[in-house]
Amino acid sequence: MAKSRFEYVRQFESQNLLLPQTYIVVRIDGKKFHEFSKFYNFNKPNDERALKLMNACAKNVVLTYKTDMILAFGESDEYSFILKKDSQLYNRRYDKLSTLIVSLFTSNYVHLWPKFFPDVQLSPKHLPFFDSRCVCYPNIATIKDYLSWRFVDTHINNLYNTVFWQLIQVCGMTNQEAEDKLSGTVSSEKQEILFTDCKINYNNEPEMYKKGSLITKKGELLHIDVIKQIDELFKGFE
Ligand SMILES: Nc1nc2c(ncn2[C@@H]2O[C@H](COP(=O)(O)OP(=O)(O)OP(=O)(O)O)[C@@H](O)[C@H]2O)c(=O)[nH]1
Ligand SMILES: [Mg+2]
Repeated sequence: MAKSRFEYVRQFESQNLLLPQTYIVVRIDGKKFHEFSKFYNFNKPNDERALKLMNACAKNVVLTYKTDMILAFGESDEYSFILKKDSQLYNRRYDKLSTLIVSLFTSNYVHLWPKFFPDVQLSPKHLPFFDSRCVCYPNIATIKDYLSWRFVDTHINNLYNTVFWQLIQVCGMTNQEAEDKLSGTVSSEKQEILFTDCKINYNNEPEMYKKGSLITKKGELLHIDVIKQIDELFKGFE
């Protein structure tokens, strides 16, 4: 095919390649989900429907790229997809990996919405959208620490949010009063407040809320103690 005289503009396109032999994490995160969750009246602090919808979307992404995936982990409005260090998916192009994974996730979110929210229609003025980034981790120790970081973050956020909203919803405190009560407390003190003031044992809270959601490369959904099983999870992927 003859080339036009405009063809040279291709030279301005740059290709950003991710470092070879590094574990790639593609992390997607809901844009303005503070507002989004408010608009669609998500239950506080956890909406089971919304979390299950996130898991269903992530499962479809994992299964689409299963030969390159190690696992995926999600909480709240975010999901991390962890790719093998020798993955050659899209020749390790940053833009392809980031945009294709996030757009596949988003189209699934819209497509599967009615299954999880059968009585709530998506409004064109409040559509879900997600950002995405790729990060390379140079060795097995750092990728294990990455997953551990997201897992611990899930625990810290969930414990805080669970006590915070119980103090408001059950004990009738204002947001400020609940914030003041929790200020400076450590994890065990928060659990004690939840037990004494709200008569709730944190251990009995749903596993999905406490531990986040992990999807294996086979598409199996688990709510497990990631730290305890970290070596097992990466076995064979060193
Ligand atoms: N009520 C409720 N809110 C949720 C749930 N999951 C996520 N959210 C909301 O989503 C927010 C996610 O945090 P961020 O990603 O830091 O906030 P964001 O508003 O999405 O901001 P950007 O990501 O910077 O656009 C939480 O702070 C909650 O407000 C849920 O199950 N229930
Ligand atoms: Mg967000």
